[in-house]
Amino acid sequence: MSIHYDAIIIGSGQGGTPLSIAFAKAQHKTALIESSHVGGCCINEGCTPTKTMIASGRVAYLTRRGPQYGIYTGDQTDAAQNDIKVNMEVVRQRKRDIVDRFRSGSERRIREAGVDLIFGTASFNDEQTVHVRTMDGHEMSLTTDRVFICSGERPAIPKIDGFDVAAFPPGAILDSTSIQELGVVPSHLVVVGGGYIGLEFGQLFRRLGAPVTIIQRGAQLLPREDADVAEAMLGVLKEDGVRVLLNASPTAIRPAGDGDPAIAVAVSVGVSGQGGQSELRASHVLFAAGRVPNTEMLKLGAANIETTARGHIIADAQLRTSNHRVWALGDVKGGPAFTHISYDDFRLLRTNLLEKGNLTVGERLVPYVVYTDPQLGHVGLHEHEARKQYPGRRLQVASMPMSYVARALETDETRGLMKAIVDTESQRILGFTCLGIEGGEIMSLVEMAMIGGVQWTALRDAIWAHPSLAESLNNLWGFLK
Ligand SMILES: Cc1cc2nc3c(=O)[nH]c(=O)nc-3n(C[C@H](O)[C@H](O)[C@H](O)COP(=O)(O)OP(=O)(O)OC[C@H]3O[C@@H](n4cnc5c(N)ncnc54)[C@H](O)[C@@H]3O)c2cc1C
Ligand SMILES: NC(=O)c1ccc[n+]([C@@H]2O[C@H](COP(=O)([O-])OP(=O)(O)OC[C@H]3O[C@@H](n4cnc5c(N)ncnc54)[C@H](O)[C@@H]3O)[C@@H](O)[C@H]2O)c1
Repeated sequence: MSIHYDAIIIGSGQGGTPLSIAFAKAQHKTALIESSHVGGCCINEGCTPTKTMIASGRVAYLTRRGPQYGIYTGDQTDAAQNDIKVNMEVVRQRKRDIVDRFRSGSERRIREAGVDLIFGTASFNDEQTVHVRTMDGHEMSLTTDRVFICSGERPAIPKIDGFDVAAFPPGAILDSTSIQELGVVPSHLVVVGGGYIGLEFGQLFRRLGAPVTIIQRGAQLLPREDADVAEAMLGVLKEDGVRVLLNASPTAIRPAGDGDPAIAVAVSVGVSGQGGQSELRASHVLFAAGRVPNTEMLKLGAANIETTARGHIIADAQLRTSNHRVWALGDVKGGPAFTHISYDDFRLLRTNLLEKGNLTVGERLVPYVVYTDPQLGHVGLHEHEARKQYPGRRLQVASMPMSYVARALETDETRGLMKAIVDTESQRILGFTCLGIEGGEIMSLVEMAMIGGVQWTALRDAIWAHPSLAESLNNLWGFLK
């Protein structure tokens, strides 16, 4: 016998959870199906745990730099950096506690709203029937008027000839989830991929004491950034002691085979344009080379839901799929993969379907923050994008080193730069980047100006409290070219 629901949501991520609550509160009979744990990637394996661990890395960094501020952990006559010890079990436990708290809070709110929370894996039987294999092995068949797919993505395993994870000691080959469960500091961590995940973990484990090498296929780190920003980020990581190989990819990853558990993996690296291979020997390898959508388990064909070649669900500007009863939100539909985008997708669906609105994803302003230290905050267009998008318009760029910011000097955190792209005629800000201390918060100030259509001259002329980081928005415009 099948149960009928007004709405079924697949995946309790950052879009799926609030959507299920909104439907239940609007008196729709609603089921939320989750195959793993409530909260999705962000709470369990993404934003929450990583930013919690990164906070430990920052404490390690500042403690080591203590003598520069006159603060010593031991003998003051020793000019060497403060000696620190890292207990990964404590770092990990702090992360686990915060994740547990966030997850249980989320689960409580789902149940209190009257959502039927079903732990199991969902797939389609036909256009209107969802099959669930529950965690305890039961089969359920649910019919429904509407389905919302928010099943997210998972780490991709790069294609490397002959690579077989089973050949390695358990825990030597890591992804962004398993690396968070390490109980020891790696004796050499090799990171494959110089994107968000590679940079955040690479710098974190360097700060926790591991030698780290990042292998990045492209000519720069963070391929979507302007080259000058990526170059500045490279400088930051190098200064922190992270080794970065650009234009490089692993050509073979195999067991090191010399019986030393501290060196379990041998990584052959090829650099494009250069013949030959070099070999890295590592205790651990982290794959941070992108993510793939969780769609193959869903049997989307049975419901006539179309996907891209990479498996992302194709959705229109109102998030509707090729099946008019089915919508897709969050990472699973491709495009910017951030928690705040998944949440904005929820907002759009709530407005359109429960409040008779007519929103589209249209021209949304996408901010993001890479939580390296200093942070890289960005909103709107990059310079290279703005020049491509507006070939006929006069654009100006202001780029100012963080060493011009009084507060950054006072706190001795002057690494990085801020950069704005403006339209000369309208004086509107088209894009802003801050690689700098609290770069995400500074970026958010500029985002607010962009939302309000505030011209750059208003930021230049505003009275900002001294000596705040915001005050730098007075001076930046002196660098406009
Ligand atoms: C290491 C890391 C750090 C990150 N840091 C940040 C950050 O700082 N800021 C930021 O904005 N973003 C960050 N992200 C990205 C962010 O986590 C994702 O963009 C966000 O979680 C996507 O949310 P979602 O709602 O699309 O899906 P998810 O949160 O991925 O949730 C999908 C859910 O669906 C479930 N599911 C999958 N298939 C099925 C099925 N067949 N049946 C039932 N359930 C299913 C999964 O178990 C999962 O719980 C990070 C990601 C990673 C990996
Ligand atoms: N702070 C944040 O907001 C945050 C943090 C982490 C992750 N995320 C989200 O998760 C997504 C996935 O992160 P990610 O870092 O895995 O992906 P990514 O796409 O950002 O970066 C992957 C990098 O790996 C490189 N690469 C791919 N294959 C390679 C290979 N074989 N050898 C060497 N390099 C290779 C690519 O050139 C790219 O630079 C991000 O795009 C982002 O949307 C966000």
